[in-house]
Amino acid sequence: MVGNMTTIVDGRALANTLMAELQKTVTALAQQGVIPQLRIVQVGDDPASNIYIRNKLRRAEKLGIDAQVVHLSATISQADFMHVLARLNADPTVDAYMVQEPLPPQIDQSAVVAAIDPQKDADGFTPVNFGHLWQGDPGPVPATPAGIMAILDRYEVPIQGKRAVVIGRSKIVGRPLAAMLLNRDATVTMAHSKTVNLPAVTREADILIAAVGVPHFVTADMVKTGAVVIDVGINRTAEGKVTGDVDFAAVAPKTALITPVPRGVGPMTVAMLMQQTVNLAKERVGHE
Ligand SMILES: NC(=O)C1=CN([C@@H]2O[C@H](COP(=O)(O)OP(=O)(O)OC[C@H]3O[C@@H](n4cnc5c(N)ncnc54)[C@H](OP(=O)(O)O)[C@@H]3O)[C@@H](O)[C@H]2O)C=CC1
Ligand SMILES: Nc1nc(=O)c2c([nH]1)NC[C@@H]1CN(c3ccc(C(=O)N[C@@H](CCC(=O)O)C(=O)O)cc3)C=[N+]21
Repeated sequence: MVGNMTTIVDGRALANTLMAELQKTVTALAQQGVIPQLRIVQVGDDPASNIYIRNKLRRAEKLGIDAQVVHLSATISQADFMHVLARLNADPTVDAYMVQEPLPPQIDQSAVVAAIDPQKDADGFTPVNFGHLWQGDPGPVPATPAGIMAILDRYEVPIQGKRAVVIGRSKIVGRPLAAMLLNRDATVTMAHSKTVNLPAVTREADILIAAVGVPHFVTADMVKTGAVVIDVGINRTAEGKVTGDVDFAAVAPKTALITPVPRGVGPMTVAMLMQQTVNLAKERVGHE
C-alpha cells in the first residue's frame, strides 16, 4: 500500500483560495457601481436544497454578490413557473439565475431549463450552453463539474491522454463533466447503471469520478493503484451525516489523490457558482 503518498483534497480550503481571488474582481466591479445579481429559484422546501441554498447565500454575502431566493410553492403550475422565468429573463438587473433541483413532478424540467435565458444561465444547464460545452466552445458551465476540473488543475493532476471514467450520466454532473474532460484531451468513458462489468471498466481509470448517489458504491477492488478518485456523492446517513459514493477508508490508501465528503467537491460547487455569476455580471457591464 502507498497510503503515505495519498493526497486528500481540501475542497473547503481551495474554495476559500478561489474566493479570495474572486473577491478582487467583485471589489473592482463594486468600484464601477456594479454588484453582481444572482437569483436562486427554489420550489417547495426540500431539506437538502435548504442546506445548499444556505451555503450559496452565505458565500455570496461574504463576497458582496447580491443573491436572493425566489421561493415558489411546491404546487405551482407549469404555466406560472414559466411566467416567473420570463420575468427573470426580462429583468435587466438580474445577471444570473438558477433553478434549484429537484423540481416537483408536475413541472417539466426540460421545458424549464430550455426557458432560461442562456446569457443568465448561472448553472450552464440550458441546451444552448450544453451545446457550446460539447462543441468545446466557451460559455457558462455546470458548477459541480467545473469545481472538479478546478480541483484537478489546482492539484496539478495531468488530464491529457489519461483514461477518465465517469460513473453517472446526469445532466448536472456526469454528462457535462465528460465533456469537460474530453475538451482537455482525456480518453473518457461514461459508465451508468447498464454498464456491464463496471469494476473492469473502473479499474482502467487513471481518473475515476463517482456521481452515483449510493454510499460506499466504489470499493477498493474497483480502483487502480495510484488512481485519482473524485467523490461527488452527497448521501445523508440515518444519523444525519453526509457521506460520499466512495468507500473512503478502503479506497484512499490505494489512490494518489482523493476527495473526501464533506469538504471535497461540495464547497467547490458553491465557489464555481459564484465565479460564474461574476463572469455573467462582467459580461452585462461589457455590453452596456
Ligand atoms: N457535490 C456536489 O456539489 C453535488 C453532489 N451531487 C451528488 O452526486 C450524486 C449523483 O448526483 P446526480 O448526478 O444528480 O445523480 P442522478 O441520480 O441524476 O444520477 C445517478 C447516476 O448514477 C448512475 N447509477 C445508478 N446506479 C448505478 C449502478 N448500480 N451502477 C452504475 N451507475 C449507476 C445512474 O445511471 P442511469 O443513468 O443508467 O440511471 C445515473 O446516471 C448524488 O449523491 C448527489 O447528491 C449532485 C450534484 C452536486
Ligand atoms: N440547479 C441546481 N444546481 C446545482 O448545482 C445543484 C442542484 N440544482 N441541486 C442539488 C445539487 C447538489 N449541490 C450541492 C451544493 C453544495 C454542496 C455543499 O456545500 N456541500 C458541502 C456541505 C455538505 C453538507 O453538509 O450537506 C460539502 O460537501 O462539504 C453540496 C451539493 C448543488 N446542486
